[in-house]
Amino acid sequence: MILGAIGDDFTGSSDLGLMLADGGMRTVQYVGVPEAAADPGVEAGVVALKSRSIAADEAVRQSLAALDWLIAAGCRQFLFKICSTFDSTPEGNIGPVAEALIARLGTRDPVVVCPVFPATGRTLYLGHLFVGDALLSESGLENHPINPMTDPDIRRWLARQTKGAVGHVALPTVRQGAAALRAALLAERDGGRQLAVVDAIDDDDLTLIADAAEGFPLLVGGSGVALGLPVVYRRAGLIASHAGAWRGTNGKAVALSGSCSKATRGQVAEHARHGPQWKIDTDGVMDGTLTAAELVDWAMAAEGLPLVYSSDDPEAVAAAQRRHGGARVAEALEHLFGEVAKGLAAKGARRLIVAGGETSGAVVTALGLEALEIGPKIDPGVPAVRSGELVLALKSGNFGAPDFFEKAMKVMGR
Ligand SMILES: Nc1ncnc2c1ncn2[C@@H]1O[C@H](COP(=O)(O)OP(=O)(O)O)[C@@H](O)[C@H]1O
Ligand SMILES: O=C(O)[C@@H](O)C(=O)COP(=O)(O)O
Repeated sequence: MILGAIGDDFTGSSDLGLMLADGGMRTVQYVGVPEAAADPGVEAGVVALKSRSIAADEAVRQSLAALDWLIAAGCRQFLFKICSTFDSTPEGNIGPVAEALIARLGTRDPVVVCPVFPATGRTLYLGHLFVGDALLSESGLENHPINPMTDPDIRRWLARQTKGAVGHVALPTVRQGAAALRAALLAERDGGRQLAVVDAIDDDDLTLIADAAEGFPLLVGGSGVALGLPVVYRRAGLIASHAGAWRGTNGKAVALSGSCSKATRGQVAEHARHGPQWKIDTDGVMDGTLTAAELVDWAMAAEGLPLVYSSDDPEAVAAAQRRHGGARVAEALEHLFGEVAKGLAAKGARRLIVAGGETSGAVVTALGLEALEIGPKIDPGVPAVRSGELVLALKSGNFGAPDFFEKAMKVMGR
């Protein structure tokens, strides 16, 4: 294994997996830290954790366990995959995990921090993160239920989470080329700022960043920062060419959505125009009158691409949270989606399209999947993935075009 990545959530990890597989690396996404040793044919391993919103010390513990496994697999470079909207709180977990990884690697080399992902509109200029044409703090992310992103200055936000000072390399230096950028990163490190936020606007900037960081053991970023890594490895003769070994399936397809993000709600509305849908009644879930078995039977009997969803607008979500408690309703719905996925797989469904990071984590865990082979792109940041006979799509709430569900079913087919 050449590159070892630690992803702080499941959908984000498949986003990264897609970037690396697209770059020609044989990539596997592991569900948590595997017990067995890695398959020697894997060139990029992404250990997917659900560590974004847990206590910082637990996120550090899990991330170090993942790092140790990746070191044992022979990786020479490591990437801590965070969200392109830098989802975190003043307590962490990006800063504490990054500093713990630096300490365990014993590295004094600079560490690039770059959440940029131009294909989905995330750019960074003069240390400030944008989503489309809005500052992060005016993009809707300021209302995130778990980690409201109220400060678009990533240097300042990260510095609240770290013990050490945070550096910065601005776009004009990036655009001078890889050598100038590398020199600037080393200067930041010499000034006591080992973690350095790096500006980037487009894919060429990201390619330069990967080039400038050649040989530096650790990077921190969104999937975009991985764009240029396969290029660097191929130039060094480290990766082989792979004939497309991917196999899709035309088996029964079902979509499950627990994501309440704006993009997902648009996709649910679009699907309603031609596909069968079952909107989950949260009160029915909480009082036990709606069961997973009922949903499984309905979906297995439905024609086309059935969608089972709990996605709702912010007012309805807030009302359900007031009635039942936010954590309780989220847990009950995640459990339900996990049970539905298990029931569907047991009854022969072969394509599962899942919307929502937490929801995807619940489904993949309930199915007991250990490793996901990364397949073709459905939309930017979302690949089809395979585990045994099952083909899945794990969609981040904010990703995907309006026709995502139908498109996913086609891409997952043969
Ligand atoms: N109707 C609803 N009311 C309250 N909470 C909900 C509802 N539907 C889904 N949820 C919960 O909201 C969370 C959505 O998070 P997630 O699956 O990560 O989606 P996203 O990627 O869009 O953030 C999950 O914990 C889910 O169980
Ligand atoms: O970098 C990104 O934006 C994604 O890869 C990601 O991590 C999204 O997280 P969720 O929206 O919580 O699925």
